[in-house]
Amino acid sequence: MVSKQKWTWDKIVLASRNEHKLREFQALFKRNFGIDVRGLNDVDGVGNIVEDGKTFEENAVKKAKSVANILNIPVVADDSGLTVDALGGAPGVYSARYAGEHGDDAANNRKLLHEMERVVAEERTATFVCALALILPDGEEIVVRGECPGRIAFRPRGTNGFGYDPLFELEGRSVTMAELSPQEKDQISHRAKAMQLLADELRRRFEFEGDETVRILIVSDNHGEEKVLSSVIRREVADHVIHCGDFCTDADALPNRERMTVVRGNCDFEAVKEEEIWEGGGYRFFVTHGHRYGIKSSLTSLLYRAEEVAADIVCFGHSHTPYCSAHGGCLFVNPGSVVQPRGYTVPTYAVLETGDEGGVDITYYTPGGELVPLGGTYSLKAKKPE
Ligand SMILES: O=c1nc[nH]c2c1ncn2[C@H]1C[C@H](O)[C@@H](COP(=O)(O)OP(=O)(O)OP(=O)(O)O)O1
Ligand SMILES: [Mg+2]
Repeated sequence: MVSKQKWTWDKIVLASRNEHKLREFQALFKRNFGIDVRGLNDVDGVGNIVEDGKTFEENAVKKAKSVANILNIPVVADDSGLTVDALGGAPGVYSARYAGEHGDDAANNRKLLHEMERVVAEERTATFVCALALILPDGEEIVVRGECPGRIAFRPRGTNGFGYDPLFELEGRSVTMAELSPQEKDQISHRAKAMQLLADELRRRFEFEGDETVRILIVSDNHGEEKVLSSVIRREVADHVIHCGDFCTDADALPNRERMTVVRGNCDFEAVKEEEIWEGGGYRFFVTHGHRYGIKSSLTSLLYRAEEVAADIVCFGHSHTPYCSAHGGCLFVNPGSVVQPRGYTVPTYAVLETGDEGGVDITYYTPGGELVPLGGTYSLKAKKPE
């Protein structure tokens, strides 16, 4: 791995006076990095910043730079808004002052409803956009954008959130953004998506405190669905990926190949080994698809094999059924299939994190990133013989 720069700041500044945004960022940065976020109300000497950019990105960079110029810590800025298809993208970068006065949410919502009066349901599609710009003290810039699709409701509903939230119905759902709990908004909003991209980029460049833990993504049985595999790998930004076979694409086309241990499944015909041993995070992983051990009827053969190769953790697939259990101090993990679940309701993958004191955490997710109530914490080192 390329050696990364250490992240040395325990707080950053959000170049914004919008307390709603600040609260959302505080939650998002705490969750991702354990870093505090201060708003402009805690910083002296920043005047009014004129948002005259033509794009969200331009405005975000401008806001971040005006504050970064006077501070020696990282500064992030958010420029966001609503684009409505039936209105040719309006209010867009003018979202905050749509009805004239800056930041009058009620007036903005009234005007939006008025402009949409004659627009039928099918044509009320809209997108929330959030551009984030982060400026580091050495002047480096990171700019990302997150979007959230939806449609404009016929009347406001819900009291959470801010801005246009009460008029924004989520795509494929019957609730408005203002009807979500803050926690749920922080999972799916345009801001959350932009934040995720920013976090990914920061993790690529920096090593964060507490990052000594090793994160391993375990996936299996994507059966030719390259895009699902790539998107899961992209989101997890793991230190290593273990693929338990039945990828069913060219082996050359496997993403992240330089940090992946992959084995051949019964549906694969590529020049990839049927079993692999990989050592990482202080553990010895045995990776196999599982069909040769008859895992659909019993784990007995695989248990013997695990002992033979002195594995701490066995990763296998084949059955498409998620499974996670320790046997004799060895952990057996089947991440399930990321595309076709069997014996379980949703497609899944697993993330393994090594913790303190010799424990590992296994967490299951759907390919869309939602938590699945499987897995748990297992202490392996304690049970391991000398
Ligand atoms: O999650 C959101 N839910 C609902 N509405 C939202 C959201 N995110 C942005 N919006 C709307 C509010 C405002 O009308 C405009 C942001 O304008 P924008 O200039 O970026 O923010 P702002 O002036 O309130 O604060 P500041 O520039 O100091 O960060 O888009
Ligand atoms: Mg503004």
